[in-house]
Parts: sequence; C-alpha cells; structure tokens
Amino acid sequence: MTEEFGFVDQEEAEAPGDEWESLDVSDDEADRIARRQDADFDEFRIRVKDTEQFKVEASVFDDATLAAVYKLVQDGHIGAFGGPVSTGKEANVYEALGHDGEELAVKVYRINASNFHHMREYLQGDPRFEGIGSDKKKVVLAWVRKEFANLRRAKAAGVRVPEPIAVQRNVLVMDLVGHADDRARRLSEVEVENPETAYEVVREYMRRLYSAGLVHGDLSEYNMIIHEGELFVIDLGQAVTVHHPNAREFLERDCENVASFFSRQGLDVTGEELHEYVTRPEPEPSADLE
Ligand SMILES: Nc1ncnc2c1ncn2[C@@H]1O[C@H](COP(=O)(O)OP(=O)(O)OP(=O)(O)O)[C@@H](O)[C@H]1O
Repeated sequence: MTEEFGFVDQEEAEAPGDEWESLDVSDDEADRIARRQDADFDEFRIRVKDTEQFKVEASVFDDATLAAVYKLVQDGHIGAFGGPVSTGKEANVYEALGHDGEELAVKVYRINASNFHHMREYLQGDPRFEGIGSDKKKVVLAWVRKEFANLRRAKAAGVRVPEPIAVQRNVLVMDLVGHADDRARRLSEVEVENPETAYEVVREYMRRLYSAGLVHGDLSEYNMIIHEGELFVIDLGQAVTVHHPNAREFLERDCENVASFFSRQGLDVTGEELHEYVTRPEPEPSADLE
C-alpha cells in the first residue's frame, strides 16, 4: 500500500441500501462537494493530485471522482489508497485499506469511457430502473449502484461475492478477495484441480442467484476469482432481474460459457443441462416433514 490519503476517524457510516425508489443520482453529494468551495476538499485534491499514482491516473480521477473518494474517506469507509489491481477501459480496480486496516477493492468507473449504450440495454427492462432516461452520467451512476445492489442481493442469497461496503457516485467499495501481496486469480488463470467440485459450486451459485431473481449476464471463467480454494463471483454490474426481457437469453449464454469452460476441463456437461438445473423449481417441502 502506498500514498496515504490520511485517516479520517469517524463513526462508520451505514452503507446505502437497495432502495431504488429513493435513488436520485442527479442530487449526488459528491457532485455537490466537487462544486462547493470547500477548503478541506481543496487541500485533499491538491494532496492527492500531487502523488505519483494519481498523476498517472489523472484521466480516472477527475474532480467529481476525487470528491466521491473524499466523501468515502470522510464517511470512514476508506483510510488509505493503494495501487491498481486491474485497469480496464470502463473501470479501474484499486487496492485500499479501510478504517480498521481491512483490505478493500475500490472500483472506479470512468463516466466518459463507459459504453453507455450497452449499459442502457441492460438497464432498460429492469424494473429497478424504470424511467432512467438517456443521460450518460445518470446511466453510468445507476449502473454502479446496480452493481452494489446486485452484490448485496447475491450475498444475501448465499452466493460468495466480495462483500459490498459502500457506493458513492462512480466509486464502489467492496472487500478485497485475497491480499495485496497474494492476489486472487481468475478461474481462467488457475489450474482447476477438482473440476467436478468447482462445477458443482458454480452451478449452485447460479441457481441461488436465479432463485434470488438475478441473472449474472456475463458469467464465465473471467468473472470468477479464486482465493485459498474458495470461488467468488465478481463483476455484477450487468446482472439483471429475471423479469428483464433478455434475462432468458443472458442466462442461456452464461450457461453456455460456464459449461464450455468445464467441458474443456474434461467434464461431460452442456449448457442446456446447466440451464435446466439453474431454473428447476425448488421442491415443495414434503408434507411428512411438517
Ligand atoms: N473484490 C475484488 N477482490 C479482488 N480482486 C478483484 C475484486 N474485484 C475485482 N477484482 C479484480 O479486478 C479485475 C476486474 O474487475 P471487474 O471484472 O469487476 O472489472 P471490469 O472493469 O468489469 O473488468 P473487465 O472489463 O476485465 O471484466 C478482476 O478480474 C479481478 O482480478
């Protein structure tokens, strides 16, 4: 970990919930901080912009993004910022330290680089985002909050995902899987010692997600990470509810991707059979047991 932001010792703020009805992305606090004349924020901005890492990352950390990070520091979610874990076209993931030294992953979306037409396809038809409109910033910010809510829902359904901690504007804070010096690896990068067990875990997670009303929508060996033998599902930004008009198509594609990975590991599995397993209704509790 490098480049301390400084530690802001405050009561741990409540992480925002799934209350989509009250979601108002235009009235966002980080935007207000960025616009406001605030001596503390100005000092923070100068301090951060002076560090080597942020000079390099100037395209990601515009003033509004810095203000979002500032708010997360003030709220006690982030204590120190580390280097990048992954740099993508739409988002970068950084290591960070929390309030009590816990290791975090901070995913920062680039509003301008995001493919918002693609995002809109997933948002339109999702009852949580009715009336989202076509304003680019609104769409991207809704996407980030959607990823946060999806992580929560997946976790509540018993799917192993990084614990979501906070979301602010285009910045999502979650638990880091693995450690800064011992990174979690993508399923695609590891040698799967016991593909049968791994497949059973993945198919169970897909079933639990589906029973909780969600379809991942981009599931493959690239969006599952492994640490100390545990498998975590990540990147739930595009996950849609089962009511989405394309939910079936997305689920079929996820099943094909997963089955094709595991057939390459030597298993005799197909996308259809996986789809059947994931969508099979739960058996009713037997009357004998009541
Ligand atoms: N919570 C986490 N803990 C550990 N590593 C993580 C975490 N979240 C993301 N990563 C790492 O960062 C990479 C990118 O994350 P993610 O897939 O969420 O972002 P993305 O921008 O959608 O990436 P891509 O475009 O490559 O799919 C992951 O492959 C993983 O290696």
